[in-house]
Amino acid sequence: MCPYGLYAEQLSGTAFTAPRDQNQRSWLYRIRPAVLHCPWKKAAGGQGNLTNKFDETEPDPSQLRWHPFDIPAKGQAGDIDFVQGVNTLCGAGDPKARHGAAIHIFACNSSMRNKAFYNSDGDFLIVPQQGTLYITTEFGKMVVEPNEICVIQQGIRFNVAVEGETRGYMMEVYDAHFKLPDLGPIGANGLANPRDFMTPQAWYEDRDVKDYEILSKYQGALFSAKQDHSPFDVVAWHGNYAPYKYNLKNFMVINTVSFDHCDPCIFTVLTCQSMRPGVAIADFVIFPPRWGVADKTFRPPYYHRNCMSEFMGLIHGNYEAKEEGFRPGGATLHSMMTPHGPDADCFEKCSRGKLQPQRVAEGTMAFMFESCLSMAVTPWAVKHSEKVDEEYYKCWQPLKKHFNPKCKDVCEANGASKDVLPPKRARKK
Ligand SMILES: O=C(O)Cc1cc(O)ccc1O
Ligand SMILES: [Fe+2]
Repeated sequence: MCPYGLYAEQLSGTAFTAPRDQNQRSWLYRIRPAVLHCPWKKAAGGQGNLTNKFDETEPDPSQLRWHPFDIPAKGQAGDIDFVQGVNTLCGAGDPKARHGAAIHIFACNSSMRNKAFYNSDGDFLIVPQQGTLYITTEFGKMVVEPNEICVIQQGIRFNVAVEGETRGYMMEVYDAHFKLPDLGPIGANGLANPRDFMTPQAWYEDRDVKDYEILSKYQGALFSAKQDHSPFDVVAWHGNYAPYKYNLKNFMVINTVSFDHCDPCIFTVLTCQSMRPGVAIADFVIFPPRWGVADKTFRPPYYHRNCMSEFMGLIHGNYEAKEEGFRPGGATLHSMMTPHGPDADCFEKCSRGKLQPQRVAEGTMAFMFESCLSMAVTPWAVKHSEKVDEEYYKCWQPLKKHFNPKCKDVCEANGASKDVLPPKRARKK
C-alpha cells in the first residue's frame, strides 16, 4: 500500500515499448483504483449524434459552409450537458484500426452531474467558442475559456461544468498524440512555446455517490458504467501523460517581412503526425491578430486546391478571406482538391489600395483543422439543412475576368496604387 493508504495506478498513453523519447505514462495515487465499477452497458438514450460511422452519406466534394450551430435552450430542449451535446460533423478512418480523425461540435446548457466521460478511441483537442468550460479531470482542474484550447488524451476521465449556453469545436485523433511542431530554421523560440502549456495540479474529492456514471466512448459507441464514488479521487500524480491547456494569445506569430504569402502551416499550434514524415492526421492552425507587411503581394489567402482537407471554425470576429457569411460558431469544410480562396469582395478590395503595414485579423480568431484524411460528413451535418449554407458557392460567382493581353498593368489601368503591382521581373537577354 502507498502512503496514506492510496492505490497506485498507471495510465499508459503510449505502448510500454515506445521509444524513450516518445514514451508517455503517468502514475496516479488514488483512493480507489479505476477498476472499481459495475459492468459496462450501452449508454441509455442513444448517443445523440456522436458517431464514427463515416459512410452514411453520399460523398460530396462541394465547398461546405455551416451557419452557427444551435445551442440548445434550456426551456425548449431541457438540460443538455457536454456529452449529450456532442455531435459529429465529419471524419474518416476507424478507431478499431487506430487510424483516423473526427470533428465534433459541442453545444450544451448544463453541467455534467455525477458523471465523468473518457474516450477510449483517441485524444480530444477542445476549442471552446462560447462559454467557459470548467473541466475536472483525474489530474486536476482546468478552466478553459474561448481563445484557449485544451487537450484531453485517451483514457483520461473528465467532467465538464458550464455556466450557461456553451458551444465549441472538438478534433478527435485516433492515431497519435498532439505535439508541438518542430521549428527548423525558426530556432529555439516561436509559434507556441512549451512554457505556455499548463497542466493541472492534482485535485481530489473523497465523495461517495449512489450512482456515479462513467461514460466511455469505445469503438465509436457510448457505454455507461455505474460506481458508488467520484472518480476524481487522485490525490497525487506524476508522469508525462496529462491533459493541458493553452491560451492562443501566447502564440508568437511568424510571417513574411518581405513579400509573398507563407503557407498557413506557419500558424501551427499543435500537430498530430501520421506515419508519413511531415504529413499530419491533424494540424491545429490559428489565424491570430498580427501585422501584415508583405510588399507587392496579395495578402489574403491565395486561391488554391489542397491535397489535404481543410476544416475551419471561428471563435470570434470574422475571417479576412470571407468577411461575410462565415460566422462565429459556424464552420467551413473545403475537401481534398476542392478549389477555394477569398470571396469576390475580398479579392477586389485587397487587389487595390496602398500596401502599408496593417493590423490583420484584429479582434478575431479563426482556426483550421487540416488533415491528410478525406473527411466524410455525417447525416447530422447535412440533416440540419437550415445550417448548411446553400448559397456558399455564390460568394465566388462575382469574380470577374480581368485578363487583358494588351495591358500588363491592369490594376494600374484601373486606378490602383503602384504599390500593389507585382515586382518587375528581370528580363532574360
Ligand atoms: O483556405 C483558407 O482560408 C486557409 C488558408 C489560409 C492561407 O493563408 C493559405 C492557405 C489556406 O488554406
Ligand atoms: Fe485553404
